[in-house]
Amino acid sequence: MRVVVSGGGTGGHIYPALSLIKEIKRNNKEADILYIGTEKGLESDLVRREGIAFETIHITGFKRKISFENIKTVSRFLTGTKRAKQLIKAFRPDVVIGTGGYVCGPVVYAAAKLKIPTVIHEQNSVPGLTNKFLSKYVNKIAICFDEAKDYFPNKKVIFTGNPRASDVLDIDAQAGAQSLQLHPSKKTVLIVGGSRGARPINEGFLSIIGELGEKPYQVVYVTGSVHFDHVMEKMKEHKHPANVVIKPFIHNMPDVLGAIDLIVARAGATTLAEITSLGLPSILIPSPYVTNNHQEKNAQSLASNGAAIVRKESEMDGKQLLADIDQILTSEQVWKKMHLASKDLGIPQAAANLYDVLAELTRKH
Ligand SMILES: CC(=O)N[C@H]1[C@@H](OP(=O)(O)OP(=O)(O)OC[C@H]2O[C@@H](n3ccc(=O)[nH]c3=O)[C@H](O)[C@@H]2O)O[C@H](CO)[C@@H](O)[C@@H]1O
Repeated sequence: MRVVVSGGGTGGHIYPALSLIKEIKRNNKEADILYIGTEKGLESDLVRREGIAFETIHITGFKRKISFENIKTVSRFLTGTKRAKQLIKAFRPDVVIGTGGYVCGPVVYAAAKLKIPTVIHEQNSVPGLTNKFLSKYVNKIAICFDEAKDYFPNKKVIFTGNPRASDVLDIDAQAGAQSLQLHPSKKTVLIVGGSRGARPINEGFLSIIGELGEKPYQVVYVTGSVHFDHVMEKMKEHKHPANVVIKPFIHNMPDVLGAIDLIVARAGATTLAEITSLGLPSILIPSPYVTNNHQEKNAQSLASNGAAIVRKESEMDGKQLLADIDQILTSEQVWKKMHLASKDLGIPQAAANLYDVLAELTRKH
């Protein structure tokens, strides 16, 4: 089985691709994989770390407003498609899958034009521009929220879930706790602003650092790599509490998720797939800066089931956040109810579902 995988920009598109690659290798040790991304996206670090063959093309996204930049983007799309065609012809894949982000545009489009079977994986309830464009050309569209099917040609759609939901079940919670030097008998809350961090959440965190230091639980705080130096500079104005660990990025997230009791996060779809698979309760602060406010919709699907508390970024208040964390971590009853509601939404077999879609297209090919 020879597969080209493409997905880029942020962790929410890249980690599902990496989990799928693990599932392909699990079923098919001889499988050959080529990942096509961009040099600038997070994928150039995350994919190379895994030792997966990695090639790049140069592409930028469309601006929603009319802009001169869009002319450049069209020209990059054309050169990107040409380069993708060369890479695909040389690799001769049985199937090509895109997991979102601009880079998938030229890669999946080029594969479809070369008559190679193609799949896109849409993590969100509301699809992004690239997947909407590609939906006309691909053979199959794998989705994770029922609502997403309304945006795509019906007969191509198949519900699989997000493969990262399966991957996070294969974890070593003890290793996760040790990597952060967590106290084994204390409860832990992880606060993370998505794969690239979030400045407003960092500010909220700095405003409550003093109070966090007095809590009986421990806190793992992830700033996002680009914001780390700024947060650490600001931390010089505060006493660093012994129960608070601050990190720029967590590379062993599945193990860490296994070691915590509660997560405060953005509502990126891949994060939600992970936490529901594990049955973690959550406090979600959806990013208001995403296409069609889709994180708000992602978050509401958990909140309406009782699995999460949702707080708007515009109304974010450190005191409220502390009260929410306290309420969940200090009441076994509240925690258990949210845990069961969260678990109920998880799709642990998602990786196998998506692998089956690729395997069937490969067989037909
Ligand atoms: C601003 C933006 O466009 N966000 C989108 C992006 O978010 P983003 O990339 O933040 O995506 P998600 O929250 O869905 O996923 C983040 C991924 O990174 C991992 N992680 C995060 C932090 C860390 O320190 N270590 C780590 O491993 C998480 O465990 C998860 O696997 O893709 C998601 C999936 O399409 C979308 O729903 C989001 O709306």
